[in-house]
Amino acid sequence: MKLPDAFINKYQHLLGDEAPAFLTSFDQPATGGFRVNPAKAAPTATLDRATGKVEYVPTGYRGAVDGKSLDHVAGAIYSQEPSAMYVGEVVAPQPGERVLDLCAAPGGKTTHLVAKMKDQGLLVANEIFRKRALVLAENLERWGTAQTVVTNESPADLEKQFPQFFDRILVDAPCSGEGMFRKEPAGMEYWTPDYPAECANRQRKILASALKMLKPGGTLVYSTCTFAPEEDEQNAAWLLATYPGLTMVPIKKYPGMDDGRPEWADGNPDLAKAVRLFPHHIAGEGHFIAKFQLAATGSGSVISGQAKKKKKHRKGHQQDGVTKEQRQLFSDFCQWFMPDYQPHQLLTYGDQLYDMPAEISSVEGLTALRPGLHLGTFKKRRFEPALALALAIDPAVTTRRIDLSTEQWRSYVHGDVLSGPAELSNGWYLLTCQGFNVGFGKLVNGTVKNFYPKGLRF
Ligand SMILES: C[S@@+](CC[C@H](N)C(=O)[O-])C[C@H]1O[C@@H](n2cnc3c(N)ncnc32)[C@H](O)[C@@H]1O
Repeated sequence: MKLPDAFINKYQHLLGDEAPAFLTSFDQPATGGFRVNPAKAAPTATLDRATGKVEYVPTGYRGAVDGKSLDHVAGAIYSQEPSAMYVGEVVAPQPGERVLDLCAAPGGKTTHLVAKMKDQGLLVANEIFRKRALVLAENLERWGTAQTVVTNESPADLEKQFPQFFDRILVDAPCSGEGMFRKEPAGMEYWTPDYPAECANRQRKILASALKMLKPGGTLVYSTCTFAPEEDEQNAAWLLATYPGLTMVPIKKYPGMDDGRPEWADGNPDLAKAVRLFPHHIAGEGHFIAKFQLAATGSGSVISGQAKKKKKHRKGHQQDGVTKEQRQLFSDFCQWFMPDYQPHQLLTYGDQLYDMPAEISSVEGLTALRPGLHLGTFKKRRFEPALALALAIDPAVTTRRIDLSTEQWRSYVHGDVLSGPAELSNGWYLLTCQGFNVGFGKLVNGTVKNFYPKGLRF
């Protein structure tokens, strides 16, 4: 790989004797991997092709993912390179907590956090760029989550909504991406000797917003996929110097993981508590992770609710009440399909019905692309359940299931009408295949009408 000369000089100077091994690692192929979704059936076909286990991530494997496989389309796996997988383990969120993933798209870390939280509590997954936020929402829908809210805000806007609100915050920051050069060589085109310092400035602004949203006693994880000390140790040192209530939390180092390098910043020995993943030491791409804890007292009182809502309304994203007729239609659907379902808070965006997590009082004033679990759409006095619901529920919540063969599943994702069991009553059914929920179908006199979204068909 043809690396920029200034990049080579910089790391020769920083790494000394180690520089040749580091620079040669750029000529090795990028490492692939995937995580398994513990809430779904085992993705046997993908696991059979795995080339190894990622030692430090219980759900992590090495190997490639087929984006058109049932395992992927059903949300049983997420493609993620092995070093990036360590971030979710370091965040270590617990079920029931309030967690923020501030720079979340396309959702690799978010899906990991959902799994570690057992989808209990509240996870706000935010992305500043709308197009990327839409991809994030789609990836989360496939993974299956009821407790995640997807927002499309700048950190500066989000901080006004959630003062001292979260138990844990992840800032997986936009960075100079040096650690991804092998995977995405196009990233080298943006690189100049000044680029890391520019990124570091932007990261400090994001971190300052993140800290306003962290509860006293809460933890902040800061990660990058770059080797640049300006963005890594120097930003960690900046945090410690700027926020006296912050201390560094030691991160467990598995074989092949390196300590942070205090000498690349202000010499504060605590910086060694961070972790560096170098591709010449570990089978993965480049990453840096630092973990901080905010003092439990002395940073002002804990505000348990959300901030007062801003009077900001965005077209198409107002939170409306659910009408009596809509409640009845949804209740009829539940009675037929999942009689024990207890929504947390029902809300509509236009004709779309969502179940919003109980831990959030409102999404008013927020650009929420997904204010919770998408339950379905109201259409002329009918309720049509959403794919998101099928992908998020435990199949045991319903007896209205039709199991498809792999051939039938292929026809289903292609958009074809299927023939169904003649002995079943007409109505909505959860379609399953090899133990995975794959979507909804409406049985009408022995024919299964296909409700797989047109934009996802292949
Ligand atoms: C490293 S990526 C996040 C990857 C993601 N956490 C994952 O695991 O899939 C950083 C994200 O930050 C977003 N970003 C860019 N500029 C930003 C800014 N000024 N504030 C907040 N986020 C920003 C990017 O669009 C990008 O999605």
